[in-house]
Amino acid sequence: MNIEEMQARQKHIRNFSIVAHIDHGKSTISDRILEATHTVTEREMQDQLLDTMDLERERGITIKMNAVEVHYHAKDGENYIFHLVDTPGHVDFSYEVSRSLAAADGAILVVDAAQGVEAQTLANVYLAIENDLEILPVINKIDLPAADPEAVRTEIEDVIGIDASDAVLASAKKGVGIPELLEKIVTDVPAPQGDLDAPLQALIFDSAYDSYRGVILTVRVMSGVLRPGEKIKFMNSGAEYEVTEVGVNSPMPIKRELLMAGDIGYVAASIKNIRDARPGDTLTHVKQPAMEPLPGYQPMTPMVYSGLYPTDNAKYNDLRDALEKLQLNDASLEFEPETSQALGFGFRTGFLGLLHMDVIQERLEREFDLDLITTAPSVTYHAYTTDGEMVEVANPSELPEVSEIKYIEEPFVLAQIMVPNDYVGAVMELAQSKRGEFDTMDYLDENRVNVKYYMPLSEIIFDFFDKLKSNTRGYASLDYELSGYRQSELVKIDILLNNEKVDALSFIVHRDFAQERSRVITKKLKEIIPRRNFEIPVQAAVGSKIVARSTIKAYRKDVTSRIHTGDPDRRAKLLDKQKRGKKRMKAVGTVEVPQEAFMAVLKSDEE
Ligand SMILES: Nc1nc2c(ncn2[C@@H]2O[C@H](COP(=O)(O)OP(=O)(O)OP(=O)(O)O)[C@@H](O)[C@H]2O)c(=O)[nH]1
Repeated sequence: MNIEEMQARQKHIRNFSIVAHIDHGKSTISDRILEATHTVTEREMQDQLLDTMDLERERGITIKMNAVEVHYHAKDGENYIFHLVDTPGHVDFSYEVSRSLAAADGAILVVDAAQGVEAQTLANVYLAIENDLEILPVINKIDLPAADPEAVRTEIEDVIGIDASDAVLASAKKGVGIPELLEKIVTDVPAPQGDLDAPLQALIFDSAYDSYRGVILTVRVMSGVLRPGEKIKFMNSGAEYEVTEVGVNSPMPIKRELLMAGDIGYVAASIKNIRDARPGDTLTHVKQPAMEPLPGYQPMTPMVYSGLYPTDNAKYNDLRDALEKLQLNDASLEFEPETSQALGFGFRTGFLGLLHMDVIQERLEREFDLDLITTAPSVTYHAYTTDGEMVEVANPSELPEVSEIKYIEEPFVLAQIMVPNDYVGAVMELAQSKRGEFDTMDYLDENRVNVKYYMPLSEIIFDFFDKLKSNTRGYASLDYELSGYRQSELVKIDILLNNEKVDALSFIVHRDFAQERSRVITKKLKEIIPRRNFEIPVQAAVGSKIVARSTIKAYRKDVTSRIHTGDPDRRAKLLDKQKRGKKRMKAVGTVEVPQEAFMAVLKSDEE
């Protein structure tokens, strides 16, 4: 391709992302775009094609963003190249959203015609506006009986403050509005700028480890041209490699002769060292390098931490390797080694939320074949000691002795809850019971309000979201951002099994809730921990004072003898069940503690 051809091609590129509240239909719209542009044949088409992880398909959610090249023959007779970046909608994955937005020039904003603007609609569209993206509103699911596109149009204008007079009315399910949307992408999303003659600057916005080809980078080229065979340099890490292959995903990888300014594609360079290739870094040429790297990304602060331990201690190094590989694919993941008396060697790992934690744990187990014990999630507390120091405590068992603590601070968030009028009372009652402090309440329209509360992050993690959903019959949506640290009356609860303190079960809680949660957890542990042939006391203690207690009774009968009799099928099943159960157990002293026990802290009484 010569320079004129490249310039002409650049004018025909459209890079856009799709943002929405969870379940408003982003992935379905992406699928329809792939279909309408014949990027995939009907035979290849499966629902939610871009959700490539098994986990995403099973749960019906998008976890990772995906960048795909699509070719579109427009009404003006020209052929256009679309780079579509699908993004997740859940609050835990907003980091992925902001990374993909930095690579795009426009954003399709999908709003459900029956539900209207929800908490993450706002959060995500503001990220797009901050990135100076052209916003194309799409009102989706107009086929639903409860759809009210006109009301939603007004809401988009009033609440978000963007023009929605020519919003596309769509039903991704039925394919309605898709041709119109494709034309609008051509006319409304600006073609990428970016000097083809300038030194190479390519923003790495995602990467993944491939055991044959090494690290595969997903990049947005901002300036210059990149070809196989060229020597490249990572501007922040300083590492140098030779490019072996460039290409695009469409959605299967297709090799290309080059990637040029404006392109979104992949780069392979036999990169074996994972640490060399972090998302947010800038690629340039070794010869004629760019003057400086692109701004990259703000580092993400994890919201919660938990301990990850292999059930088999010999798998410690495997777990570290797996975490390093996952980190490539998920820059928001943080970990460092820690040890527990009860669990041995493992890692304190930082997550953006509980869903994120769940997903990482499941990916480690499936993709890397590991069996793990995960300890209960905890926020990071700030303990101010009597000798004037501040200790960051992400692992409750590491809280300094009470006598050494002057005071403790915990993270608070500003929570935004959108809810129909009828449930405002229920929301306020709930927020207050979780130590929330009222901030503001604004009307979204005559039927819905946006209530804001300052809340302790630990309460949000505990059960706030579940309670919010059940107390509002699923109508409330929630978004939150860290607002800072506040002093609170907090205490550490230790759990003793058979009179032995189990460090991995300690948790920190507000003094007012200490008694109740101690009672609940001792009761839950009694149900979860398997009986032995001796009695096991389960105690909760604040310092040396026992505040709650239950007892796991001893069993008499030898249940395993049943396995040796009966029909072989049943016996095999029983053995298998036992084996699977065993995997996720950890012997703590004389007591076998199953994985579930470590999460018992998260349970409230009714469950
Ligand atoms: N009735 C109707 N249902 C739709 C339409 N578009 C999507 N859906 C359904 O809405 C649900 C959510 O759609 P998705 O495309 O997975 O939503 P998403 O926004 O990508 O969700 P996440 O990936 O989890 O953020 C699915 O059950 C879809 O089948 C539509 O136009 N009409």
